[in-house]
Amino acid sequence: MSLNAQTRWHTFQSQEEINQAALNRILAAADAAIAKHGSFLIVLAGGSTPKAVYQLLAKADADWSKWHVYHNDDRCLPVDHVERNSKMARDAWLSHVAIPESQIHDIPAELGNVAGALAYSEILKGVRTFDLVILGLGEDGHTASLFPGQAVDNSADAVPVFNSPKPPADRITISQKRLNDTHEVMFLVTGAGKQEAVDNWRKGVAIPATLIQSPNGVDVYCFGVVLS
Ligand SMILES: O=C1O[C@H](COP(=O)(O)O)[C@@H](O)[C@H](O)[C@H]1O
Repeated sequence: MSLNAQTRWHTFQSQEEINQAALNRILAAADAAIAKHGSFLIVLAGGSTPKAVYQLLAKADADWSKWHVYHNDDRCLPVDHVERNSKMARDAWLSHVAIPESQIHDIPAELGNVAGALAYSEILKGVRTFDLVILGLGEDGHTASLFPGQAVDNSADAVPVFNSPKPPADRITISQKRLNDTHEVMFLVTGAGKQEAVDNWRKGVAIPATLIQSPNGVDVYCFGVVLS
């Protein structure tokens, strides 16, 4: 499948508007994938930005039995640590809907970055092209746990991250290559803190977020940043 470098920017006037638009996009992608493949493979962003969208999903009506959930990255902390991306997604959404537990694929980051990345690569083995990858954008331009200045490691589907500039230092991320093996990509970007990263991205400065592409290009949903 060939990648498409097109980036489409979408701005919204309120937090409610962007949340609703993201929710609609996710549910539409699910309907399309289930009609085509009989299943929907979604990869979740962590951090704080997507939490409100996940809370809306908790109340949505969907054919949950067909959903398969993955995470684009996680932090090497105990399973129930508040900074775990998997805990945030479960608390906000996944624990409230009928997705079979066997179809929720947390990154076993509690094993440490090397062992956890190996284990997640095994989990991803044989998994078809994702349908939708949701990503966030850090103040420094990072996405998933792909950080500026760190070598891009595409040696496996999931790779360990050492010395992350944003704590904790040890993390696991799906690799750039595997994240790009998706039909659609949606970035969620909110808050003035992301302005510099957005400006760099739009000026063509290579930030980690620009490593991500899909055959259908990339959609960036923004609120609270100025698109100049
Ligand atoms: O550390 C992370 O940061 C990014 C951005 O997080 P946010 O709190 O600014 O939304 C996130 O996308 C990534 O999954 C997470 O591990």
